[in-house]
Amino acid sequence: MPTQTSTITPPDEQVRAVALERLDGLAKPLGALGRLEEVGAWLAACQGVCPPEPVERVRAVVLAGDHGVTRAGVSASPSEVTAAMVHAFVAGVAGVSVLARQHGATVRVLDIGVDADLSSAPADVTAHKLTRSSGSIDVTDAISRDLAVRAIAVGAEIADAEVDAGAQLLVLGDMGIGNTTPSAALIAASLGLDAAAVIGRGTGIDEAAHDRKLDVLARALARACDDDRRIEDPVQRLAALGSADLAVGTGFLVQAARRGVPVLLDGVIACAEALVAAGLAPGAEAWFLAGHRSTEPAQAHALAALGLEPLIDLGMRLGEGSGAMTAVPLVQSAALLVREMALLSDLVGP
Ligand SMILES: O=C(O)c1ccc[n+]([C@@H]2O[C@H](COP(=O)([O-])O)[C@@H](O)[C@H]2O)c1
Ligand SMILES: Cc1cc2nc[nH]c2cc1C
Repeated sequence: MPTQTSTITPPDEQVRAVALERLDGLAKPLGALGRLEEVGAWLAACQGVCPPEPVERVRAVVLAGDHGVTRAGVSASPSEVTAAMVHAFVAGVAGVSVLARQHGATVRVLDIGVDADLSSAPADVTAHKLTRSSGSIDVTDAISRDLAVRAIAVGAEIADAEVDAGAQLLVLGDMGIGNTTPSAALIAASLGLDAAAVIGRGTGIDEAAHDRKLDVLARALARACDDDRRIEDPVQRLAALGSADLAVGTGFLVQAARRGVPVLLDGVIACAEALVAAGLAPGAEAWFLAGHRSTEPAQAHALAALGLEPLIDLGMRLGEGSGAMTAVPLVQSAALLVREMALLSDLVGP
């Protein structure tokens, strides 16, 4: 039986209209701030107030996990890097940590499914650990349906904690060697695409690894999808082709939307989670903004289906929430412009 969907209250369309009208009246030619205008109006609609409050409390969560497919040689890096990078997040020396410091954001890394014992890390890091790695999706389901359900609930708890801590804008990041394979598979099975349409170079794989990854993806989709090349039930999709960390990310996004807190999406992993979240809770995508365009082709398919256009396109493919974090100042600018710019009528009269 398909999983029950939950209701999402959309951002306030009346406030969006008020914000767009205000933007038209600011001291500039009509539309001269380009997409910053759309973002400013979206923020006002999300906050339910025009002008929007300055976006000062930005909180990123990085979900870490390993992936069984890595054993099939689909990544340029070994699984051990996942655990090593968790320590880098804790030490504040990962890429996203640097960007977050620059922008005054917090970063919280959580071990959801890392294939290592990270109990030497601070207790908060492992408090939500659900498993060690996942099944290799070309031959078996990634996780059980029960674990997928539990992981979605854990993601909601994590989002609740961030919202309760005062987040005005959330960033969802990932860390997991091999995770572009299940992310691409989730996008394919959400949209009825084949392996060739969603495969990407991930960490920078060579031709041989690309061939292996294409084979793994094709066999995973053939194994788990229906005749329509889809898995209709979002929870089953996560269990068959995702992982615990991808399911946690999905639950996080659904709950952020339920709580009415906007989320800046990162690359292909967050966009796969967002697509599944929109399946679980239609309308959730109205609370999401695409931070950046990843080099992964699957992300473009997910973004198109979600109706999202990335703010920046810098050829980034780091993950961690780094692309979204790079776009944070643009979102902050959009709010300040709506708030602080003069009205043209105040300068030259009505
Ligand atoms: O965010 C993206 O679009 C993205 C694109 C390529 C690679 N990554 C990161 O690289 C890792 C996954 O790449 P791979 O090749 O091991 O599947 C994982 O840790 C991701 O955070 C992330
Ligand atoms: C070093 C390294 C850092 C990362 N951060 C996110 N994905 C990554 C993959 C690698 C290999």
